[in-house]
Amino acid sequence: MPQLHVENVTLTFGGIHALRDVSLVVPEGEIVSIIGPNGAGKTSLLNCISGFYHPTSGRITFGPHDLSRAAPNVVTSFGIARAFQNLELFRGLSVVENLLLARHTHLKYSLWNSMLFYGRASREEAEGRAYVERIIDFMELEAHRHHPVGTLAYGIQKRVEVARALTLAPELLLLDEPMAGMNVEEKEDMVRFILDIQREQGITVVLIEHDLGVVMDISDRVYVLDFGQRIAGGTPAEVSADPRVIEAYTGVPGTGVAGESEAAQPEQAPQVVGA
Ligand SMILES: Nc1ncnc2c1ncn2[C@@H]1O[C@H](COP(=O)(O)OP(=O)(O)OP(=O)(O)O)[C@@H](O)[C@H]1O
Repeated sequence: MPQLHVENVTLTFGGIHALRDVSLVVPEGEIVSIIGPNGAGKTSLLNCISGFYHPTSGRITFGPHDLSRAAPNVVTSFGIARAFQNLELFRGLSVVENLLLARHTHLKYSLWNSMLFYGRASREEAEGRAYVERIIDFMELEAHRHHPVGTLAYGIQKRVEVARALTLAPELLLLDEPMAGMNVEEKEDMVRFILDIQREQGITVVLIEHDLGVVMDISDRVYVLDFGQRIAGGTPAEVSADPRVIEAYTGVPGTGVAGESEAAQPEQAPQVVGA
């Protein structure tokens, strides 16, 4: 059953069309990847889903909720969390402090309520701490819990960023290039975490990722954007065989024969899937 519906979404900035009439569905429990060359509109689409941008036209719904005009905090309250491409962490605070802070902003009680209903506030805080501990355990961050985030290796910081999003207990997790800048070992770890998030936690995942080998390995469904338009969508096998996708990545019209053109980038072309 589709959980997230993006219907005919267009987003313009002055004369620039970041998105043109894009439609896609994200079924509950799937890993759905959005790929495309640089500037294709991937992050713009994620920004529309998470409420940072509002579509110029079109509609985005998540279950019964209309996200088209919702603010980011409202989108979060519907059960959608996002891990950012550029880390949104407090570098001077420890891992635990970052996660508690993120969780705290999610708690329902206000300062006024917490003064009026002290018992409820402290119970919610205790539950929040227990929840954060489970996330630390799940994301294998125990060894780093008291270290300031800024002192951790980049791959661990990216893991903390995903953990930060998980503290919001989402039904849908948006991951914007979670493996960018990682070495092979760090990527393998992140792939394992993403699969566990889907399979063990039952969380739907929307993934933007440039590593097409990873995308094709772990996605249930892949959508391809190019110049703001959706040019393909389907299973990894369908998408990687689609001539329009190969052309978008290689510049070689329709044939899928990467490497015949100066413009071709064989290492980025979908036909290297699984390599
Ligand atoms: N706030 C903005 N103001 C003006 N133009 C923007 C803005 N955000 C995005 N764009 C433009 O929209 C287009 C799509 O950009 P976007 O960042 O969504 O692409 P992308 O597929 O995520 O690229 P990359 O893979 O390089 O991150 C680009 O032409 C970009 O310059």
